[in-house]
Amino acid sequence: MSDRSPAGRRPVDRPRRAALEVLTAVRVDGAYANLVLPQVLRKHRLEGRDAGLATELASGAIRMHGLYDPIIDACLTKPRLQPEVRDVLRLGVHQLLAMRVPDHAAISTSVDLVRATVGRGPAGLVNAVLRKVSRQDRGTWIEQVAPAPDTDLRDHLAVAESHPRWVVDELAEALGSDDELGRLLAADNAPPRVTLVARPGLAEVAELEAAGGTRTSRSPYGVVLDGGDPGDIAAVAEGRAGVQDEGSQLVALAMADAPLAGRDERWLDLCAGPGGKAALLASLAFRRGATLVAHERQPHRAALVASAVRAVPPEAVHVLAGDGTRPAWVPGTFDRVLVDAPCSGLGALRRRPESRWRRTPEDVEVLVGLQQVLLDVALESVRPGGVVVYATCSPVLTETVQVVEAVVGRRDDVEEVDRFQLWPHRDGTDAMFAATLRRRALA
Ligand SMILES: C[S@@+](CC[C@H](N)C(=O)[O-])C[C@H]1O[C@@H](n2cnc3c(N)ncnc32)[C@H](O)[C@@H]1O
Repeated sequence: MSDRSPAGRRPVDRPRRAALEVLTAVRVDGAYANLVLPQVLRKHRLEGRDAGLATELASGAIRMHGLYDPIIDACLTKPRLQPEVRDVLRLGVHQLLAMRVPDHAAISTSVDLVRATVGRGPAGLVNAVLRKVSRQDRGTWIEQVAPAPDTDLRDHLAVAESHPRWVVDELAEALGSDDELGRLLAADNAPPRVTLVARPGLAEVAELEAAGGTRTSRSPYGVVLDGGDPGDIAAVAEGRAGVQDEGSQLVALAMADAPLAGRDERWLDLCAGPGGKAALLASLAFRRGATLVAHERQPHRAALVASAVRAVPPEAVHVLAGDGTRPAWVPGTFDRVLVDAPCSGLGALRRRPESRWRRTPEDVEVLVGLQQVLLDVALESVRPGGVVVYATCSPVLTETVQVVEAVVGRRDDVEEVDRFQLWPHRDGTDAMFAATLRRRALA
């Protein structure tokens, strides 16, 4: 499992080379790690344990560089460092402080890697820095490079748990206190286990359990996979089941199961791409004799929705590409509406290693305006007496309760009937928010 290094004598192993390619694509091309990883793994023909190693190296080094960079900087004698060399060092520090790689292996493979990819020049520096890092454990390094927790807990956690400080503040405000903040941020740094959904009427939960999984505690359709590639499971390959966080299943169920008086035939998923919730809703709609319109602004994401719902009988689901701020249907058309709004995604940091470093407070400001418009459109789209679920994969208050309160506050025909906020450290799910609103029936 190794390539000859052109500039050095020793071979470079392919998982580490692959991990470095992911870091480079994320840093230089603005790639998303979860999209580029499968391509790089295929290119290097990595499977099984080697694919797992490359994934852990790349994800861990990207996610944790808020801690690793101050450690690297504390070991430098000159402040300047080429970005390519820093990437190799981040991978090395992750192996030394977060993985069970022996020190000598972490150091020598990093030296080989920098020789093969950057050149011989920085090999000595990589060796010296990683030797210094290896002399202390992670806890001692955190004490050395992070502000003391009793001076400012949030400053401390921003470094120790590697989150931008503004994100720490937003998450703390959403939690309502700093008591659980450390546990939440640590949960953001643990890769989530793969959760499947058995789409009702198309697959049985028992079928997924038989593939090696355990039922989820809250969604009746969820199974946590013990290991392996979900694509190898027939029900997943055929679209009768899918990969879906339990929190997302609970959001879809909040929409499908909200008590409703009167007609219950027309359902709308206003922002459906890539289609995870739409597929669960469409299978439920089919069983109940209803029809789902799965609506999405971006045509290529609408195509992903069509693929996600491919196992649902076509009479139960229509995929529609369009802008939800300019609806193509008359007001009051639907009985149930889900608006799973475009959001900062700060509730799904476990899945997207680079996203905490990409998002800015300004992004949130821009999104809030769109979220309010989409919620208003959803409320206009539902008949009097119908229900709307507003959801985000963000717990940030300006995107969640404040959107709901702003929109409900300027209307006299809507009441909020339910609300929940899930958390990775409490619920084992992404930090999904959902509020169920009912449009008052006409007097
Ligand atoms: C959070 S994602 C939805 C996730 C989806 N419900 C699922 O479970 O797979 C938000 C989606 O809204 C779409 N979107 C953004 N602006 C929109 C608009 N004006 N109208 C409709 N969809 C929009 C985005 O392209 C994105 O696919």
